[in-house]
Amino acid sequence: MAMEDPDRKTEVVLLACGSFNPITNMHLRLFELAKDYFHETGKYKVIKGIISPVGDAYKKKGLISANHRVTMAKLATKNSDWVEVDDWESCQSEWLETLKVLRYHHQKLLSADVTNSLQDAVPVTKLGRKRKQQPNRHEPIKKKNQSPVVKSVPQVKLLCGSDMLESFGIPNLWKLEDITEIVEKHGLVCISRAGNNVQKFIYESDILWKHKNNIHLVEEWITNDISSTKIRRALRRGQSIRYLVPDVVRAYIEKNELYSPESEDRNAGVVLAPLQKHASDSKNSQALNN
Ligand SMILES: Nc1ncnc2c1ncn2[C@@H]1O[C@H](COP(=O)(O)OP(=O)(O)OP(=O)(O)O)[C@@H](O)[C@H]1O
Ligand SMILES: NC(=O)c1ccc[n+]([C@@H]2O[C@H](COP(=O)(O)O)[C@@H](O)[C@H]2O)c1
Ligand SMILES: [Zn+2]
Repeated sequence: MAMEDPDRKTEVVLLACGSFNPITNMHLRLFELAKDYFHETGKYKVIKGIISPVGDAYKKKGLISANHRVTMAKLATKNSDWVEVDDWESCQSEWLETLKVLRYHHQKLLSADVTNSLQDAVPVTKLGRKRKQQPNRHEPIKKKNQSPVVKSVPQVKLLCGSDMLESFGIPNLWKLEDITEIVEKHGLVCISRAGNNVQKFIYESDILWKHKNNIHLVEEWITNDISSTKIRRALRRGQSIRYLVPDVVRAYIEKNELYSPESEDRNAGVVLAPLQKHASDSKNSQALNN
């Protein structure tokens, strides 16, 4: 049904997972770049962006509390009408595989969809407002007699930078079956630099190559080398981070004195949660490039 209607675009929700320690202008740009890309294909409609900061149990060096990271991300997206922050992942007591976060958000959309179709079953009068939201939709009469329009649930695609995609190749960091399910069932949008080797990386992996139609590479032409690491470094050195992160985020960091040599030492010497979790699993040594 949905597929036969050329006017009907596949709805996409973009999910970005990461430390966001702290969130930067570049993180926000990722969403804009991906949205432009999808809309330019003419086949997709991006309906929402979700930022999901990782929980404290991830144990990355220098990771400050999720509470602060989530607050900063919320401040940074206050003015966005389509990107929001979800703290479900960061509220979990244990670290969660990214696939589980994708599944959670997909599931959440599914249940919202069930609620919507239940609402669709109520008398027409109550649908008045809803119908008006879709002007110029010349629906042929016959459609009304068909069984209720099954609106396909949006796809949840993982939005990441090329460093994250290439981290798929780090031994014991990702389970092969997780990578497979991510690219097979959800899809990936990767923001990459010109001259980057992401294409070669995909070429060299059988599993990524097989699902390359579900891996969208978006070239970032207006390059921007901001990273959280560099922001923290500048802060430790008392240098300005103005215009690199949203002003509200900068103010929050200053007010709470979030980043210091001490905060950078958090989790020093601790093994990253995914490595701890997967290292014992010998299957994972047959990593991506087989
Ligand atoms: N400059 C960038 N270009 C493309 N992707 C980026 C860039 N900066 C961050 N990302 C992506 O944003 C997501 C979240 O990343 P993360 O929270 O690690 O930020 P980061 O700036 O890379 O931080 P850190 O320096 O601490 O690793 C990841 O998918 C990462 O690849
Ligand atoms: N196996 C996995 O699912 C896996 C492994 C490593 C990192 N991750 C995720 O990737 C992101 C990486 O963030 P950083 O680049 O800040 O370390 C985090 O959200 C983390 O949870 C997932
Ligand atoms: Zn990173």
